[in-house]
Amino acid sequence: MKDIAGDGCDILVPFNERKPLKEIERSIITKYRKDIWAKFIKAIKEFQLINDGDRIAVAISGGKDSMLMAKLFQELKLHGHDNFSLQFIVADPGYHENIKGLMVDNCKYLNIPIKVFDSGIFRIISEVSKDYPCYMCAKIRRGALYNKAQELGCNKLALGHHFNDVIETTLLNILYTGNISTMLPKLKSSNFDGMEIIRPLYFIEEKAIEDFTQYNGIWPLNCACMVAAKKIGSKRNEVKKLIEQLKLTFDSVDKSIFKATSNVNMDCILGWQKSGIKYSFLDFYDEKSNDD
Ligand SMILES: Nc1ncnc2c1ncn2[C@@H]1O[C@H](COP(=O)(O)OP(=O)(O)OP(=O)(O)O)[C@@H](O)[C@H]1O
Repeated sequence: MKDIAGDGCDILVPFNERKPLKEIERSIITKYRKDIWAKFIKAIKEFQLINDGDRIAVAISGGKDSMLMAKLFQELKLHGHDNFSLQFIVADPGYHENIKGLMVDNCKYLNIPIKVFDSGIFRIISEVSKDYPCYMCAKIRRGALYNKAQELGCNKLALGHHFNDVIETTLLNILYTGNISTMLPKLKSSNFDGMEIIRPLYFIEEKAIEDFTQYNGIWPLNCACMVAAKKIGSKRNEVKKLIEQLKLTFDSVDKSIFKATSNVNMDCILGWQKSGIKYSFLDFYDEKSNDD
């Protein structure tokens, strides 16, 4: 248990002094209008992430992504269409006390009224597996978050995955799992009736979030555990580095990976699955002729 919680982690020390809350909030719709605010609004509109009367549970880890997401939702209520309600939930996995303290302080300063609940994830994961696989932790956490959201009467669970998480997932699936699939901007739960996941940071690049966090002098949680602290291996970290390397010679490689999953040419695919059923191009081979 202590192993996976680690001894705390390196804090992401900002170069700038922490700005007053009002300035931080204002920077979202001024300095970061193009790279953050407009992309948040684009995802909400394009993917129809919010409907009238939605009760949204915003999942907060205390990291830079989910804290920004909380502020974006609050700004949307102020400057946009106020047709939804918000709850901010934190699943305490068994955080090291220093980490938890930092998270609580940050949320207080940023006026994010969090509800922290004990999820016991580190204890469970230490019992079932010695190599702490991230996917297992994420799965247990997802269940705990859905449960809490439902208990609070919410119908949506907002997660802070961003553009880079999306392309890393796409590449991970190709390189390690041998399938082509990505992280979707919204998803209906198969286990929690009537619940949906939404990912409003879908178009926002991680470097914009890092810049926002640094500029405003926010000290986010850098990691929750040893895996996130990069003290033990993670395929996601490897793929992140690979994309960074590829970008050195082809600057738009990230945008191309992102675009590829909304631009699949079904006439040039060997096989695919839909709703659990497998198809082959041969199933449709005699239907029509195609030029090469
Ligand atoms: N302990 C937690 N409690 C509540 N929500 C969480 C927790 N851990 C993760 N999440 C949610 O899942 C999202 C993705 O989690 P992940 O561990 O990949 O974090 P991340 O990419 O480092 O993001 P962040 O900077 O928000 O921590 C987070 O942005 C957040 O919305």
